[in-house]
Parts: sequence; C-alpha cells; structure tokens
Amino acid sequence: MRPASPPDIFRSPQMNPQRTYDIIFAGGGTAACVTAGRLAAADSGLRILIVENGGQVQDKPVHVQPGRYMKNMMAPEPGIFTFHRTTPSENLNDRGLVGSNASCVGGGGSVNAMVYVRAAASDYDDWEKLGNLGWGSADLIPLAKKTETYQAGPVDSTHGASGPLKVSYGAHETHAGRDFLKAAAEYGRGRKLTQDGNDFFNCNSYARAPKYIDIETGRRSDAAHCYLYPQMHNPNLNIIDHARVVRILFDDDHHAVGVEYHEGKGGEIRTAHASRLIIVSAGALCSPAILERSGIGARPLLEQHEIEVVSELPGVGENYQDHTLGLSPYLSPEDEVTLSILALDEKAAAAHETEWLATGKGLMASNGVDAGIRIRPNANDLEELGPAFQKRWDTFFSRASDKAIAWIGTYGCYLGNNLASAVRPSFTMICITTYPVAVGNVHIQSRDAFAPLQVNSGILNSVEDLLVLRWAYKWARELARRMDGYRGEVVIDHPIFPEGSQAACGDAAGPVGIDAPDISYSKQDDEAIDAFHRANINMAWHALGTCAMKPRAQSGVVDARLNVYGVKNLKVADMSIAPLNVGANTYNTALVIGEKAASIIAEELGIAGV
Ligand SMILES: Cc1cc2nc3c(=O)[nH]c(=O)nc-3n(C[C@H](O)[C@H](O)[C@H](O)COP(=O)(O)OP(=O)(O)OC[C@H]3O[C@@H](n4cnc5c(N)ncnc54)[C@H](O)[C@@H]3O)c2cc1C
Repeated sequence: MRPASPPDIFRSPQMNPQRTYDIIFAGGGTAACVTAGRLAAADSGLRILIVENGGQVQDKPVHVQPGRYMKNMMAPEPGIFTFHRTTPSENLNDRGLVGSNASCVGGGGSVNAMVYVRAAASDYDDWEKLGNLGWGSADLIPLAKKTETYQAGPVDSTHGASGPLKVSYGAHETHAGRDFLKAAAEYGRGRKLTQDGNDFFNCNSYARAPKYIDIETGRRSDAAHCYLYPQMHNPNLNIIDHARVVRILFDDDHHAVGVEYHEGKGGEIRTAHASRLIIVSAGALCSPAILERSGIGARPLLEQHEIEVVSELPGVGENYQDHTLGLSPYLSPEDEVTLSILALDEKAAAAHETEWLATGKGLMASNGVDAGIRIRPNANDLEELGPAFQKRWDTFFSRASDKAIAWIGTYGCYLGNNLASAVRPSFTMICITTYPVAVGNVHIQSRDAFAPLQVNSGILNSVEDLLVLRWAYKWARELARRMDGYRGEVVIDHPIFPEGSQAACGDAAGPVGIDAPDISYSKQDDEAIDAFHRANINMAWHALGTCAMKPRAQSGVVDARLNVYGVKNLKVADMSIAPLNVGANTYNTALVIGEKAASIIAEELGIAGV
C-alpha cells in the first residue's frame, strides 16, 4: 500500500524544495554520515535526505572540544543522548543498566570518548566465514585505512595518509598515561611496549593510546565534521534534524518507498519519499525498533502490537551484544589537575577553553586516555582465571592469537559511580571486556516511536564474564599500585573486602616498589570482587548485532549487501549489522561499515569514485 499523504519536508532552512529523494537515511549517526558523505562527494546530483532524531553539532563546543567529553559523561546537556534502562537482572543485583546512544548528527562519533581501538583482523574474518563475502579483514582493513589520516606514527599497510578523520596522540598527555607506560615497562609481566597497538594483528603489548583528535587543531575528528558537513554546500544533500523516524513505508510489492517521522518530540507526523533506496542507520538499539515498527521482525511480537507483517524475521532485535565496562578509580597527588575539573568547575573549564581556542592545546584538547593494552592471558594468567574459564579459552580465544580478553587502560580523571568522589584528584583504570559471552535483545514495547524499548543486556549471565572482570580488576590494581601518581584507592568505588583482608583498600603515601609482592586475595576477597562487579558494572555503550548480517535461516536480518531480507530497496548500515562482537571499542568498526555501505551502494547505483 502506498502512503496516502504527500511528503512535506520544507521545515529545515537547509532543505531543498524536492519532494522525492533518491536515498533516505533513517538516522544520521556515525555510519550514515560516512555513507552519505561519500556518496554525495562522488555524485552531487544524488538527492539524499538524512532524518536524524537529534540536533546539529557543527562547531558546537560541547562536541568539538575533546575535554567536554567529561561533561557529557557526568552531566550531559539535555537531548544529546537517548538513554535506555535495561530490564533488571538478578545477575546484576537486580539492577537495570543504563544503555545509551548519542542523539545528534554524527551519532556516537559526536559525543564519544574518541578512543581509537581497532578490531582484531580475525573478527572480520569470522564475519566473512558466516557467508558474508567481502567482509573479511582483507576487504575491511583497506577501508579502515581509507577513513583516516594517521598523525600518530608512520603511515603503513593499515594506517592511512589521506582519509577524512585525523588520528593522533593529542597535544596533551596525562600523568596517568605516562605513569601507566612507565610502570608497564618495568612491571610488564612478560608483555612489552609497542609503537602501534592498533594494526589489527598485534595483541598483548602496552601502547600509547591514539585518539580521534586532530593534532593540528586540537578538535575532535568525527564523522559529522569530516564526512558530512564538508558536503553541505550541495543543495541535494539535506538533513532534517530533531525528527524521529517512526517507520518505513512500503508499496504493495514490499518496495521501501518512504519514511514516516515525527517533526520534533510528539510533533506532527510527516513523510518523505525515496525512489531508489532507504537505509536504516539508527544504531544497534534503535535500528531494530524502526524495523519492528515497520512490520519487519518476529511475527508474535508484531501481532502483539497490531503491526502488519511485511517480512517475518525473528532475528530482528536479537543477538544484542556490547562490552562490559569495569572502572576502578585511584587517588592521585592532591595538587594534580585532572580532566575531572572540566566537568566539575565551569570557571576552570572556561580557562582551559581559552587556551584551547588560542593554541588547540591543553587539557581541553585531551580525552584523558593515553595508554592501554589489548590484553591476552599467558599460562599463569590462565591459571588465575581458573578452570571455569578454560573452556571459553579453548573454544574461542586459543584459535586466534589476535583476540584479547579485555582492553585495559587508564583515564586521567575520576570515572566512577559517586560524583562526590570526583573532587579529589584521581585517575581511573578501565577494563573493557572484549568478547563477553553475554547476548541479549532489544524490542519495541509499543508502536509509539517515543515509548521506551525493552532491553535485556544479558550482561553477567555467564560466569566466564565475571572471571575476566575479576582477573582484570586484580591485574589493573597491581599496575596502578606501581604508577608514580598512585596515592591509594577511591575506596567507595572498590570492592568491600572482609575485615582484616590483605586486599583492603585505602589511602597510600605513594606507589609500592616495582618488585613488591602482588596482593594475595582469599576466596572471600574474590567473592567481594564478584559482588562488587554485579553491583556496579555497566555496559560500555558499544551496542551491536541486533540486525545481524547472517543467512536468513540463521536468524539473519540483512545479507552481505546489507539488504533486509524479504523486502526491496531497504538496507541497514550501522553497528547493528555486526553478526559477531569485535575485540575493540566500536567506533572504528562503525566507520568501516559506513565505508563498506558506501562502496556497495555506489556499485549498485553505478556511481564511480567512492
Ligand atoms: C558515550 C559513548 C562513548 C563512546 N566512546 C567510544 C570511544 O571512545 N571509542 C570507540 O571506538 N567507540 C566509542 N563509543 C561507541 C561508538 O561511538 C559507536 O559504536 C558508534 O558511534 C555507533 O555508530 P552507529 O552508526 O552504529 O550508530 P550511532 O552513531 O549511534 O548513530 C545512530 C543515530 O541514529 C539516530 N536515531 C536513533 N533512532 C532514531 C530514529 N528513530 N529516528 C531518527 N534518528 C534516530 C541517533 O540519534 C543517532 O544519531 C561510544 C559510544 C557512546 C554512546
């Protein structure tokens, strides 16, 4: 059935007075900006519309000044995130977690921590083995290279020289980053320092942490500013912001022909038409919701909400994965100025902003993350991880030497659950578990596009994931205790160890010696660590997998050309298509998916030069 009313899309001043587009993007986040930017640059005649839930970000300090990321984390400006409360789970002390996605042009890339970590080559090879021809590492690494101008070291077979995004170490190095690498070099535990921890193949070496910050300007380097906005002189490229897509519209032959969206929160419903293609790109939490509201999903769910079934795909919203985020803050010397100040003290932040405006340097040019390691256990570590982890190791990790069990790094500021603790200078050890066993799902609870989604994170449903967190907590604590700036633990953000425990936390006058014995943990101490994680752990906001690129018979939602099964002219392009997890923060992979989508679409539409 064709939509009845004609589209009305003249709201935005940038709008071109056209009523039908060639391509419409439902969601204007990371992948959408890459794909739309590439296509618009290659064919300026292509009529493209992006319908984005959030607002514009161009040159806004909260988005372009890297240090403002801290404020976004501790007290975000209203409207730049959509938060999703997950269903409480007994594995998380009956807590629901807070999932989030950015809500602005550029999506996660406009608000994220700018940490540059790339997947393992074997992650993409595993995707290809599922039947996704053209999605192996040999195809995707060149696309990762294409995204970047690598300012952090030599350009080589995986790092690019002329891509839109600038990647550097930034113009400000935190004490925590320096101390981490110094302690790691001496304490090491069999691991070495490397110049490049992000070549897709190297794993288990300490390294400086590159970031999506342009060393020349000190600005965040993101998909909106580097791919999309440079094309906005083109009147055929249009964005409607503050517009939430309700659903995709289909004709009688199941061709996607338009999108229906709310103009503003609860505002009028409008439609826009596309003659060639619609691309759902609303991120792993919201893309499945758009599909379900459009009649694509599991039949029982659609019928429950009285939605006409257009394509029965039970995999929509399933296979939801993320990483698990463990944070343990440590006290720094009293006189240390850390990034926390940018979130806590607007006057101080203003002074750092002035420096940033004049020089592009200083605290405001930093994301606070200067060192880390994609870590893989050795024989001793495996013994510590214990027999319950062994099967996971044997069946998953042992076969691929580039797969890490966690990324452990340091933030030069307080990141914990108790804002009041942020006033004392501190640094934080972060552990992101890379391939949790946990798999959850996300589904609509109503046809209303503003109704909360039902999100089951699955986090800590498996004991193996708890064991990795326990091991990583201890490992990170040993390193932290040897860092020059260590002055003890921020006790409230650590496990409550039993009275008399050798593992008890507290203030310290300074670091222990490099050769000091490691802390010995009793069985009760281990239980305290596990209890702490169940009560405090969150997800890393690296959602993926909910519109998985897999064969339809295996609960897949899109094929290797990103086409949604059972309908025509409809693709999905964002982190939701990742069929399996990647062992890294997900921005780099989202960019790669955007590039891959651009090349697939260009090929199909006969556009050269993408
Ligand atoms: C706070 C935070 C910090 C992070 N830090 C890092 C990091 O340091 N390094 C890293 O590698 N990764 C990081 N990530 C993850 C990374 O940013 C994401 O994986 C990536 O941006 C996902 O890209 P995407 O295209 O799949 O979706 P997104 O970039 O999330 O884009 C989806 C877009 O769709 C829009 N949308 C949703 N629903 C609708 C609708 N119904 N109608 C219209 N528009 C809609 C959203 O507003 C959003 O703009 C972080 C993520 C967050 C949230």
